[in-house]
Amino acid sequence: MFLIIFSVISLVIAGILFGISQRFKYFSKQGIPGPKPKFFFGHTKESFLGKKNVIYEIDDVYRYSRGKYPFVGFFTALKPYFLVIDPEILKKVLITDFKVFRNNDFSKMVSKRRDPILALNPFFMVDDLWNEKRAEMTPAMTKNKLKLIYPIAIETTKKLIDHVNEKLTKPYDIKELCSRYTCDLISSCLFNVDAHCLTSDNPEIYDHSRKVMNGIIGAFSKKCSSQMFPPESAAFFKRLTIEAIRHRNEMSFKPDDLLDHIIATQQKKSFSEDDLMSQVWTIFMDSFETSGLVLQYTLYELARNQKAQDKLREEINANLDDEGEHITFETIMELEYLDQVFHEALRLHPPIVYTTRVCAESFEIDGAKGHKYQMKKGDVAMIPIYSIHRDPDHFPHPESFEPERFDASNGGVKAFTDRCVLLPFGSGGRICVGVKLANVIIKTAVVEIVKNYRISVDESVPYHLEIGIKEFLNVVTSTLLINFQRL
Ligand code: HEM
Repeated sequence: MFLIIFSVISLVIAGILFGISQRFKYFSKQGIPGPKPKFFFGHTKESFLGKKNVIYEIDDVYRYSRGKYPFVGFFTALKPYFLVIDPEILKKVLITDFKVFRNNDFSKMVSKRRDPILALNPFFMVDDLWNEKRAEMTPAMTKNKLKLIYPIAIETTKKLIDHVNEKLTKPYDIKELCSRYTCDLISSCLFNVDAHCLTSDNPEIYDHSRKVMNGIIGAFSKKCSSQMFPPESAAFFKRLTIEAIRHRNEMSFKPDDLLDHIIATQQKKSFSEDDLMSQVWTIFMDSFETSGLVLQYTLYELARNQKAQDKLREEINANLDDEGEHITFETIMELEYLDQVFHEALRLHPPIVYTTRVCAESFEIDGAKGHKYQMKKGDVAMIPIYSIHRDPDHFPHPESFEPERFDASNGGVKAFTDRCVLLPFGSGGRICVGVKLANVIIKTAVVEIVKNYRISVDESVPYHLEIGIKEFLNVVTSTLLINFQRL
């Protein structure tokens, strides 16, 4: 009996080991190049063992392969990815052959049953339902609606300045500062309330937002579909939304803003409660964390690079309105150097470090030396945004902060996004819905801070920043302490 059990167990184990070894031949069997994967771990042993963030292992393989291959085979544990390196292939996957590659593979991370609200965020959706949700959201981002956000952003920056003024005596953690600012601003726009993130120590909205973000980060780092949205936070945001809508319906003058768009879509499409909450929460969540991070890194880079800070201050001061106080919405969106600074910070610190696209049908892909390969239905292309942004072939001296690289004489920012080497917002049919909103949120705060303070990095902050081991977004381990000197 013992011998039978032992033989069965041995056979099962041998079968599993054989299955794993076959799995790792997925690319080599097709002659697709790439560094040899380690048994069981693939190319992500260190992140699997909790020693570093997965992006550094993706980056190692990217560096090994760049200049040699247009794409390589890459395994995160047992899952195979086509790691794309050549911008021409990126362009095909993201833009020209979008029909074949319209889905990403993040949808599997969210359970519709456990997180119905998150599952309706276009980022986590696929196929026609994704198309429908995205089409509902896009009209919320028109120039007129964004223009209405600008005065709210200016009001919020006043609170930001008051908040900083109280803390002038010692260096300040800008991560906290920036996410409190974005939380306050978006709460005013969506819920028509003062969230008191910049005026109170423990504001309720901020606490619930952090709880949800921690749930999402936790689920992504464990790479499993666990519940992300704590029920008490879901209930809190539902109450807030219902109250905002009730209040708006009572108003005689209804501004053509984000909330108005959400109410109009709800009425037109007879939204369920989950649909309504998902619209609100998509805008809230996608703005809150990513924009907070980019604002933080833009300020950090300006604090490290005094010449760039001076040059930006000169541009700002030269474009103030007649009262010498603010810059108009139209002007702020056209400030060239501000835009270069913004994109250079996004290049060095993209909040989303990679994205993916799932191949929907057999697709021919060009390899090195004229070889052609076939991607199959279900194969996944990985777009390593972080690595592309630090590739010296695309960006000379990639580690240094040089906004001038986006100067009009080099074709401006557009030349780099067109070549698919600058992808902080992704590209093609799935490009970030909130690009313009992010511009308003971040640029307004950068202008007010640079106008009012000289900022410098505290000497306790290390020069090299490390993304946290378990982070899904680009969140570094160091506390970014900044000195603010009133001008
Ligand atoms: C600086 C801030 C932001 C950055 C860097 C950023 C970046 C990105 C990236 C890289 C993607 C994936 C694109 C792809 O796979 O090609 C994305 C998707 C998305 N973003 Fe943003 N984002 C930002 C702010 C926002 C804001 C403010 C909103 C608010 C509406 C937003 C809403 C979305 C949505 C809905 C998607 C999913 C698009 C789709 O799959 O169709 N983002 N974002």
